[in-house]
Amino acid sequence: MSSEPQTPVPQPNGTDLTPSSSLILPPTSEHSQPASSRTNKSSFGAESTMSLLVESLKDRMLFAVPKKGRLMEKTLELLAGADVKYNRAHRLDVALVQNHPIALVFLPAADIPRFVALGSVALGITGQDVIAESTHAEQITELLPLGYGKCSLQVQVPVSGPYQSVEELSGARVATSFEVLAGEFFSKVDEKAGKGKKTRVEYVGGSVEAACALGMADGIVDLVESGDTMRAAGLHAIHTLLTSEAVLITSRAPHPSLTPALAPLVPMLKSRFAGVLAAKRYVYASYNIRREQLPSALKITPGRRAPTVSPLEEDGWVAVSAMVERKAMAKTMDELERAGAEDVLIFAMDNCRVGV
Ligand SMILES: Nc1ncnc2c1ncn2[C@@H]1O[C@H](COP(=O)(O)OP(=O)(O)OP(=O)(O)O)[C@@H](O)[C@H]1O
Ligand SMILES: O=P(O)(O)OC[C@H]1O[C@H](OP(=O)(O)OP(=O)(O)O)[C@H](O)[C@@H]1O
Repeated sequence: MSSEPQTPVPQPNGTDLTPSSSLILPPTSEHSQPASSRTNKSSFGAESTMSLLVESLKDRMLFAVPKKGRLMEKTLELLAGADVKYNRAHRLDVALVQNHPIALVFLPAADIPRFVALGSVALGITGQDVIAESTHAEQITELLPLGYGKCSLQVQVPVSGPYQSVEELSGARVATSFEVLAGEFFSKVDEKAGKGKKTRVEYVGGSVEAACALGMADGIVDLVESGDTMRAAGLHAIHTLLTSEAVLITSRAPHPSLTPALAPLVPMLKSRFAGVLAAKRYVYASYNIRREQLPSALKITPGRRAPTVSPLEEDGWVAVSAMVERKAMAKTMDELERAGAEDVLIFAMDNCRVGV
């Protein structure tokens, strides 16, 4: 038996089964059995763990989330904000959600479009870039942009190299992890450039920026967010193929596991996620102002739909409350002050519900 810590495996009814007592160990004590028999019992235990897990997935909606990389941490924060509670057993890529009939499936972001498109899972979170690269984009519906994992897929070349446009790069060597998108893009560039040469697009799994310095490529196609990696490698961008962010996705075809009992989970999660995101994006502003100054103040705080205006006990004064973008908070307060607002208060929101 493994010496790793034994994490309780949550069960559909909310109780936890501890692997040592209920899943891994055979019914009788391991120490009373001969060694050969102990080995058999252990593998029996592993099989029974797996079959129990498979059994417990039957009445659950499967939801794929990134298991590593740039999208993982923010996705886990989003799940926590939406009160999706789960225990993930060590090294297990499936976790049963304790408070909803959902099972989370932890997968590499690049594999999620395929799992969603082919109906292996009902919902997923991944980047728009890997959806486009997967060639399953047409089978996928984007339910909600999630505002994180923002980046651009760009053609990059050495700053002082001989190729400074995509037309000049046509016919040369390009390294990328996005060989489908880069291949499609350079086919069109090659056709337009009319040199009768085909750009050689070669797959590299990671650290793509090193390819030019190593003499493997004349240019690359890779993701850029801050641009730090690109600049550190002495590269600059000469073209943007696409911009991307993380999105909640489902398959265009109705998913067989989404029974009438499970189907409402999709709008519920979408609405919860939108609320978590809006609470991060907006703050709640409240202020008092003379009624005659109200029109100019309302231009500053129009609210998401419309501001709330209520009369104050003092004649000629009103109280206004409205959601304001967090990033514009300080500027908005300055402008309100100039417009005659008093008692300007800003409240952060823990959570909220907004129309999506
Ligand atoms: N620098 C970045 N800033 C923001 N988002 C990014 C950045 N790099 C990648 N992403 C987004 O995160 C997704 C996952 O990228 P990441 O390289 O972290 O994946 P990974 O699963 O660890 O894959 P790999 O093992 O191939 O690196 C990308 O498809 C993209 O949507
Ligand atoms: O513009 P920046 O903010 O510097 O981000 C860009 C880098 O981020 C991604 O790689 P990541 O660090 O995820 O690792 P990888 O190279 O192994 O894919 C991407 O492939 C770039 O290398």
